[in-house]
Amino acid sequence: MMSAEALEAALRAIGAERYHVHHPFHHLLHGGKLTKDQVRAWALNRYYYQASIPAKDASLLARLPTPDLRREWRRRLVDHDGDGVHPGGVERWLALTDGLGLDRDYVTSLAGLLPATRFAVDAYVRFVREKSLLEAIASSLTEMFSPDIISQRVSGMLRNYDFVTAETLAYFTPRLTQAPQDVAFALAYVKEHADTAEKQQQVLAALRFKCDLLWSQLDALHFAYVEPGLPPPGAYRP
Ligand SMILES: O=C(O)c1cc(C(=O)O)c2c(n1)C(=O)C(=O)c1cc(C(=O)O)[nH]c1-2
Repeated sequence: MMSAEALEAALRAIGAERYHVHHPFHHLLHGGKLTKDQVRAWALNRYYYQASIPAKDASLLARLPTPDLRREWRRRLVDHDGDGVHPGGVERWLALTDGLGLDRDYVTSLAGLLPATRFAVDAYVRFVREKSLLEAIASSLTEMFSPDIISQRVSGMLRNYDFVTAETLAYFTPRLTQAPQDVAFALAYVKEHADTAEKQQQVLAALRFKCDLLWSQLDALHFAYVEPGLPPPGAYRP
């Protein structure tokens, strides 16, 4: 069995190799190499990820055994769903799709979604529901790597696209403080509870799985809208 520090290092090594910050589509996006229609396709598909995060967090929350743990995880639901007064992340994502000129009803209907987006996101929700609590919590740890990708994306998009404003990208600003807070808890939980070699391997596999599903979403966008540019039947067409 590894020490808790070695486990954390192994988790970080997975991110360094597999996080979607290394995906060509991410580089095109923040590098200003996409058309407005391609950015629309990204925002439209990513909406389904955002909208499904509260469902996965609610199913995780339901399995937490103590008030302290539930209170901690409940914060994520409020971050994404809002509190009825302050908008949450899902609402802020719709401000982004509005800003790109996409019709809200079309976005939330999911009619234009790539099938692969649906498969990947649904696999995440199912993973969290069906695997152990430890694996479910570990699968959220891609957020260790999200502040870097978000900073790159926001500064790059603001610099490189005239159709993007700080207002439309406002989704990302709170994530820069929410994600580290989420990670502080989830990483401490994982380091404490992965107390056998087998559990440590499960935790590492959970993070690999999560990196893979984020990567697959960008693969699907790239195939459909960049190269060879073959959107499947029914998917959004610019
Ligand atoms: O912008 C990104 O690339 C990115 C990545 C991730 C992630 O690594 O899963 C999340 C988010 N953003 C995000 O905004 C977010 O709310 C979020 C929640 C979770 C999760 O697994 O619970 N990941 C992410």
